[in-house]
Amino acid sequence: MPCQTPIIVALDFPSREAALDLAARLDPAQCRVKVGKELFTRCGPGVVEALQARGFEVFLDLKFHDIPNTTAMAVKAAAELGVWMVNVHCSGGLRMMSACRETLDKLGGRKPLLIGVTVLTSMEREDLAGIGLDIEPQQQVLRLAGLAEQAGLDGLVCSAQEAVALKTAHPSLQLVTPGIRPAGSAQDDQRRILTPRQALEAGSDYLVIGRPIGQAADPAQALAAVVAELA
Ligand SMILES: O=C(O)c1cc(=O)[nH]c(=O)n1[C@@H]1O[C@H](COP(=O)(O)O)[C@@H](O)[C@H]1O
Repeated sequence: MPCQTPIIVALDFPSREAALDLAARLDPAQCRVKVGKELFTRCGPGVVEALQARGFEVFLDLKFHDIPNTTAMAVKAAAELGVWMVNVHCSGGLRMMSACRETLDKLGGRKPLLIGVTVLTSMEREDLAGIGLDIEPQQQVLRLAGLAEQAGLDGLVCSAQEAVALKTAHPSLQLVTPGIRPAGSAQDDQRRILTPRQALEAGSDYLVIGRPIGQAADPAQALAAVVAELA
């Protein structure tokens, strides 16, 4: 049965054992899981297949950012791995995103959702200034969202702080929002954060949550608390 909840738990771990150990405490009916750069670089596609075999839909978060052909072929490889969602950096530009869209559209069968990363949730205005962008994060997110919609992407990774503006300007794009922090939990390296309930109310379609669940003393209880907060 397809998973109905908006929660995506980030499996940011250094080993297959640690990732599968957390997955064993989670219910695939209550969350999807995300495999990111650390776990994938250490364990490869096998850990994605193992999670899928346990009933989880997997967001492969490798944030591809390269020339159009290279990125499109990477997205194709992700689709052939059977993942539910894959992402690329919008700042790779319109031609890069369009190449990914066209490549996925040529594939048969179920295709992953193609999602564009806008401005990382760890960045704030002064970080953008440091890379030469004298602009508020939300302005840059909206600019990249326009390109992503033009390229036919299914959605965006952004902060839930931008969800209201994005849902107004680009209602067709699904919003995947990391930087989720239940009240009282550590901010860590995130900057543009909201609580699970605030994010959902702002219009987020999916909430990506890592350390507040993965590093909790009782991850199942931490997930249950988020589920209860959203009910
Ligand atoms: O693409 C992502 O998933 C992502 C984009 C972004 O802007 N910010 C962000 O935190 N992420 C990922 O979302 C997860 C957030 O983890 P926590 O900060 O531990 O909840 C990490 O796996 C990040 O790699």
